[in-house]
Amino acid sequence: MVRILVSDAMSEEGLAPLLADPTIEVVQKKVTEVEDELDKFDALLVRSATKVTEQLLQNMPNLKIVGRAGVGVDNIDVDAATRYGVVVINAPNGNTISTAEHTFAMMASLVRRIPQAHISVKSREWNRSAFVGVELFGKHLGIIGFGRIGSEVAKRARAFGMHVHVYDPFLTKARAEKIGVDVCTLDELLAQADIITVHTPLTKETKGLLGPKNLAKTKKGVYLINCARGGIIDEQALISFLENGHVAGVALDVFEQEPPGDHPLLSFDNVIVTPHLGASTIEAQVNVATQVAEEVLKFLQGKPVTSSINLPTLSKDVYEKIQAFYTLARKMGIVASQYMSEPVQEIAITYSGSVADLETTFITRSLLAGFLKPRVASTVNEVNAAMIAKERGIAFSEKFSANGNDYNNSITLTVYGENKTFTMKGTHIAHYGDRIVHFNGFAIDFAPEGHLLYIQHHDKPGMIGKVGNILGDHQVNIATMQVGRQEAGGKAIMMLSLDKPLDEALVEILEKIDDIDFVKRLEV
Ligand SMILES: NC(=O)c1ccc[n+]([C@@H]2O[C@H](COP(=O)([O-])OP(=O)(O)OC[C@H]3O[C@@H](n4cnc5c(N)ncnc54)[C@H](O)[C@@H]3O)[C@@H](O)[C@H]2O)c1
Ligand SMILES: O=C(O)CC[C@@H](O)C(=O)O
Repeated sequence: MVRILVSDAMSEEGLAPLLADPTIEVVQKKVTEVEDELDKFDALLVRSATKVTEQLLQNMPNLKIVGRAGVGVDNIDVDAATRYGVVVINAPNGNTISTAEHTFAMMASLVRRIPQAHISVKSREWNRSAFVGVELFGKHLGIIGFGRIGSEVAKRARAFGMHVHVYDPFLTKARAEKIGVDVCTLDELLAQADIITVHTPLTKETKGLLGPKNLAKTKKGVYLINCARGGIIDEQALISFLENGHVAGVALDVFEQEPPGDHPLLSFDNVIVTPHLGASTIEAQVNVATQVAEEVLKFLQGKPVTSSINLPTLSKDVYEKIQAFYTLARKMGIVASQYMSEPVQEIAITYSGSVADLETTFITRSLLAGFLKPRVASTVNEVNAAMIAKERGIAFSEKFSANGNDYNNSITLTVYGENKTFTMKGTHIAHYGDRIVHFNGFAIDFAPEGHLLYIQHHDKPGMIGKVGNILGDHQVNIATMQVGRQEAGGKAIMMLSLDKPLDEALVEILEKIDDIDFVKRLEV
């Protein structure tokens, strides 16, 4: 039974795919309420309240995946999760529209002073002249951070007849042209905008982005909005610029510390606030919970996830194209690792033919995870495989070749050990499956699965019979057998697939047969 801990409030409708699965137990409790059982959970779902610290990860040794029902993962120690081999996924676009709409609601409220007017009327006042605002029409809106939310805000601003200026150092020219926005430098944006809204993540670069220096470059009477993350606008600097009257008004949905307590910013009449409500709509909460629930389910079913923070991101289309090679690569890694049972320094992978055109990062990680799995005690998967390889001094490289060398596609793996080098080539054939077509210098054709037995020997009459007799005498059934040789009378190989794993004692008996060089069990 798989156990999932849902430690923050989440939409039941969104969690439905998990709740309906009889093989999954969903526990909806705070981490602090299940402290004695933390080691029993395979997955953890959170919003922003639960802090996924290294300590928590240590206390959850069976954890495989953390799902964040939202965008920002600043409450999750992603580096620590990566080290522990825990996949971190988020719901990147489920709350985009809600947050863009909330930003717009804040903008309209800010310039028309709606919250202040509301409080006044509720206090039984009727003071129309105190609440004269400004129009959004014709104003210059500066958007810092032009990702999902920033671009939705831009669409709404244009519908309101605003001029939109965008600053985002990672925005490609092609995307900007497609959306038709005025892309400018930060200084240009600061100088032109009547209203500035920030939509970046909180990073080393964006922390305090609107601090004393940059606020001084804004127009006098500028309005500021932060519905992204507290700290992008420096709160201390903001207080100074409100006190000196440079900033006309501020709308904040987020704070450096949440809740902000008795924060001095709350005393300003022209600061309007909400308690981190950007994503708080019924639709957004269903969307984000559904997205993480579906992703977690996929992950638990052994399928790659598409919205991971610490894995290469895959779209459904890309996943469908690479799926076959992902599996083939995993099996090749497992086989190679067992065959090369010695320290290795380098793993070189060449993708040839049609596979060379695909997104291979994920395929390479799958191969590395397969290779490392028999060698490391800790969890190893696509998340941490590259890091573990590096830690163990195993270099890896990818090469690409348009020519499939007799195959529509092929993956060639070369493992450089301390004393020897091993090469194998695999291909995936539609409706037929995975095949290994070259193994250790021999042309051969076998399926890399099940209980395999590799025998290297001299090409002499009667070898197959001798092996078959011994296995038969020990009640070991041979399911398939492939043979290969370099030249008549030279070195030769057999690759047998057996119905059950072979005992070490039987391997030793086989190795005693004259003209057998060595025998290797390969379990895939
Ligand atoms: N208030 C809420 O409830 C709420 C809800 C959802 C998202 N958010 C927050 O909103 C923010 C934006 O979310 P999104 O989904 O649009 O993210 P996104 O990743 O789609 O967009 C972020 C954009 O910021 C840009 N960026 C990064 N560093 C930058 C820098 N130094 N200067 C300028 N631009 C920079 C990136 O290139 C990207 O285009 C995030 O901080 C997210 O956590 C808040
Ligand atoms: O969980 C929430 O409501 C906030 C989500 C929001 O901050 C996000 O980054 O997606």
